[in-house]
Amino acid sequence: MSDRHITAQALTVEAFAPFGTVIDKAAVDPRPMNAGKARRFHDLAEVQVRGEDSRVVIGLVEAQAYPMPLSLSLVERHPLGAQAFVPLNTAPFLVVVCLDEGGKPGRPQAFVTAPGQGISYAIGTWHGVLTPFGAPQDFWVVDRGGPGVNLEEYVFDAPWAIHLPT
Ligand SMILES: NC(=O)N[C@@H](O)C(=O)O
Ligand code: NI
Repeated sequence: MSDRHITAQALTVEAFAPFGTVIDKAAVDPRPMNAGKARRFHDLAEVQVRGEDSRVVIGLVEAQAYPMPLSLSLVERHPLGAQAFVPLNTAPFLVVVCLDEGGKPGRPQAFVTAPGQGISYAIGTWHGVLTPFGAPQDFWVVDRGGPGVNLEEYVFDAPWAIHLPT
């Protein structure tokens, strides 16, 4: 494939570690709670926030599906807080991230989640916007609320074509 074509890989904890956290209950041993009537998969991810009057907020996103291969022209980052997305169903979704190279995003890296997995971008991680494919998908979003500018966008000189794994 040409240099502007990228094939997504299966999401792994190790590969995603430079960018944030994979949210997956399989990563922890559950703790019993409520006299054994429930069990808790504790501390799956941390949502760090920065800045005066910062709050951690929970929202719900109803996201439309994107055609594949994805034409990626823009990535963004949140300098004041992490951002976590957890799907309300078990459909996979596409996650695109970039290392920072002198204040600009480097070559995108793409991952496809396993059923039920979510992700949390670490503070300041370059990422594509939330990208379901195949069908609309709803997500919980946990990120930073409060004053200040928490969004920086970068438009690439040319689009990248992000392909699902074959
Ligand atoms: N804007 C917003 O809440 N979502 C984006 O940050 C995104 O990562 O999709
Ligand atoms: Ni974001």
